Amino acid sequence: MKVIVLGASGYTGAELCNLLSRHPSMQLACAYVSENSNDSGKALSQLYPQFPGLDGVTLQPFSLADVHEMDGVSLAFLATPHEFSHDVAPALLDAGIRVADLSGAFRLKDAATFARCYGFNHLQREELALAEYGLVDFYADKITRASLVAVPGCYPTASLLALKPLAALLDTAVRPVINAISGVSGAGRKAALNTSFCEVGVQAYGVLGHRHQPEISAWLGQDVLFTPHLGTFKRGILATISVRLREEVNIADIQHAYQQAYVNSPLVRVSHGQMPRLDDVVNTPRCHIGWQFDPHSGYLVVSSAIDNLLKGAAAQALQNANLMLGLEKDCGL
Ligand SMILES: NC(=O)C1=CN([C@@H]2O[C@H](COP(=O)(O)OP(=O)(O)OC[C@H]3O[C@@H](n4cnc5c(N)ncnc54)[C@H](OP(=O)(O)O)[C@@H]3O)[C@@H](O)[C@H]2O)C=CC1
Ligand SMILES: CC(=O)N[C@@H](CCC(=O)OP(=O)(O)O)C(=O)O
Repeated sequence: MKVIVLGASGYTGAELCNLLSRHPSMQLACAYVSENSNDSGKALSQLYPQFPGLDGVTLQPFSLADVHEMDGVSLAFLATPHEFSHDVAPALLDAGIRVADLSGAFRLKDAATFARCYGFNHLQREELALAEYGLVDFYADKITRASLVAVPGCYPTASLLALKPLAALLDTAVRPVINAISGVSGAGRKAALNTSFCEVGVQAYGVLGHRHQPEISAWLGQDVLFTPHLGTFKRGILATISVRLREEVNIADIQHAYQQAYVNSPLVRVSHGQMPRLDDVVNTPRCHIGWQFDPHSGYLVVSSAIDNLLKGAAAQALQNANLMLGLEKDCGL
C-alpha cells in the first residue's frame, strides 16, 4: 500500500520514513517538505545518516496541486506544523486519501479551547468533528473505521497511558498532578534560542497554560494539573503522576485495571513497584509504566516512560495507519 509523508525532513517525519522503509505492507511513495524548503531535492539520508533505510529517498516540494496526481496513495502522514495540517487535511480527504495527522490540529473537539491553545481559529469544523483520537491502545475500533486520525501529543500519550486504566478508580475531587520531563527533540528540528545547546537547562515551562493540559483532561474525562519540564537530553519523556483513588480501592483493583487495559498491547509494559527508566524505552516504540500505592492515604504514584519521537509520535502514527489500512496494530514495529 502506497503512503506519503509530509514534513519528512523533521524529527518525527524522518523517524516515520525510517519505520516505513522496513514495513512489510506499506511503501513510501513520496517524502515531502514545504514548497520553498531549503531541503527540497536533498537525499533524506544526507540529513539523517543514522537511518540506512533512507538511501534513495529524495525530499520533494509539496504543493496543493500535487494532491490530485497522487494515484493509488492510500494514506498521508502529516508530520507538519499544526496550521499546515489544519489547512491541507481536507484536500487530502477530498482526494480519497486517509490522513494520520501528528500535529495538534484535530485533537481537541472544542473549537474555543483550540483557538486559545493554538492561537488560530479552527476553520475545518466538519473534519474536526469526524477526526478520531489516535490513542491506539484505547480507541482501536474507531480508528479502524476512521478517515482522519489525530495522533495524540507526546505528553498526552505518556500521561493517558498511565491514567486511563485508572479512570473509574479515581477520587474525582482530587485532580491528578502530572509532572513530566521531555528531551529537547520534543521541540522539533528548527533552531530556536530556548532549545539551543548553551541555553538549555532543566526547567519547568508552560506552567498552568500548556496546550496539552486540555488534551489530557478531555481524553481522560477529568481535569488534571500538568507541568512539563525541559530536560538536558535529546529524546524521551518521563511523566510522573500522583492521584488519589476512591476509598474502597485496593491493590488487586489496580492490578486488574492495568491488566485489562493492556491485554492486547504487548508494547505497553506495566509493573507494580518497578519504576520505568527513560533509557529502557528510548529508540523503541514501547511504553513502560510503573506504579506504587499507599492504601492508608489512598494516593498512588504512577510513572510512564516513552520515546517522544516514537510512541509519542511516529510509532503511534504507524500503529494508527496499520489499523486504518486493516493491518495488525504493531505491524512493522
Ligand atoms: N517532536 C516531537 O516530539 C513531537 C512532535 N509532534 C508534532 O508533529 C509535528 C512535526 O513535529 P517535528 O517533527 O518535531 O517538527 P520539525 O520541526 O522537526 O519538522 C517539521 C517538518 O515540517 C516541514 N514544514 C515546516 N513548515 C511547513 C509548512 N508550512 N508546510 C509544509 N511543511 C512544513 C519541515 O520542513 P521544511 O520547513 O523544510 O519544509 C519539516 O519537515 C508537529 O505538529 C509537532 O507538534 C507530535 C508529537 C511529538
Ligand atoms: C520539549 C517540547 O518543546 N515539547 C513540545 C511538545 C511536543 C509535542 O508532542 O507536541 P505537539 O504535537 O502537541 O506539538 C512542547 O512542549 O510544545
